[in-house]
Amino acid sequence: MRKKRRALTPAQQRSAASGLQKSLSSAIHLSRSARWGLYLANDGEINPLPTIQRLWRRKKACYLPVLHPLYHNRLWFVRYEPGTKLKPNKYGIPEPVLRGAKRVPPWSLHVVCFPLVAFDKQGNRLGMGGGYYDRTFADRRVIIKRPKLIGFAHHFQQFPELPHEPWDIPLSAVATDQQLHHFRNKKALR
Ligand SMILES: Nc1nc2c(c(=O)[nH]1)N(C=O)[C@@H](CNc1ccc(C(=O)N[C@@H](CCC(=O)O)C(=O)O)cc1)CN2
Ligand SMILES: Nc1ncnc2c1ncn2[C@@H]1O[C@H](COP(=O)(O)OP(=O)(O)OP(=O)(O)O)[C@@H](O)[C@H]1O
Repeated sequence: MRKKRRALTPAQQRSAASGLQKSLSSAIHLSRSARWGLYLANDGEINPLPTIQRLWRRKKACYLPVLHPLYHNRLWFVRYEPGTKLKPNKYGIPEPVLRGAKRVPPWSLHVVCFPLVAFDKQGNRLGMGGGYYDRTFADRRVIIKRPKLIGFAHHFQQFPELPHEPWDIPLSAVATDQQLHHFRNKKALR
């Protein structure tokens, strides 16, 4: 899956990113959400940047994951605005510099868009293997607040059935360049 998505041309990536926006716009309730967690594309991931720019135009607050400097394999979410200073993390993914940044806990976000390597019809997600999202969103406070967790993916990243582990955080939806998949997963937060 990673090889396949890295092989996409810039033109294919642009068209996928605009398809992603269309899929998201079919979810009317999302337009009411004020605080969004997103990511910056890496390794051929579908690019959320056009979506981020659209959210900015609608005066929504966007946040990016930052590797936690102290807690093992956990994420912080930091405000991302036009002009926010970025610095590559240890994987080479740009993230906002922490100094003077507006940092929020994951449970304060209304919608969180998860990067993923593959997903299936049950809303199971295969990630990059660091357990960052699983650890960060396993917090009891996230479960109480129930942010909407949406995977972002290329259509071809759907897989019939994925193995899953007890700690995997199920998604309530996956938005692709072609459609928005909703999951009726009892374990999904919402
Ligand atoms: N765009 C984006 N940001 C993200 C994630 C993500 O999946 N995508 N993450 C989601 O968790 C976190 C970072 N996790 C990552 C885990 C592994 C690799 C990675 O490239 N691993 C290499 C080995 C790198 C090494 O150890 O030196 C590999 O598998 O080839 C990248 C990000 C936070 N930010
Ligand atoms: N809530 C948790 N508490 C402690 N360890 C965890 C938790 N969630 C995941 N892990 C550990 O993290 C490791 C990686 O998990 P997994 O392979 O599911 O990551 P992933 O979902 O692919 O990664 P990412 O979320 O970073 O994209 C596993 O070995 C697992 O033991």
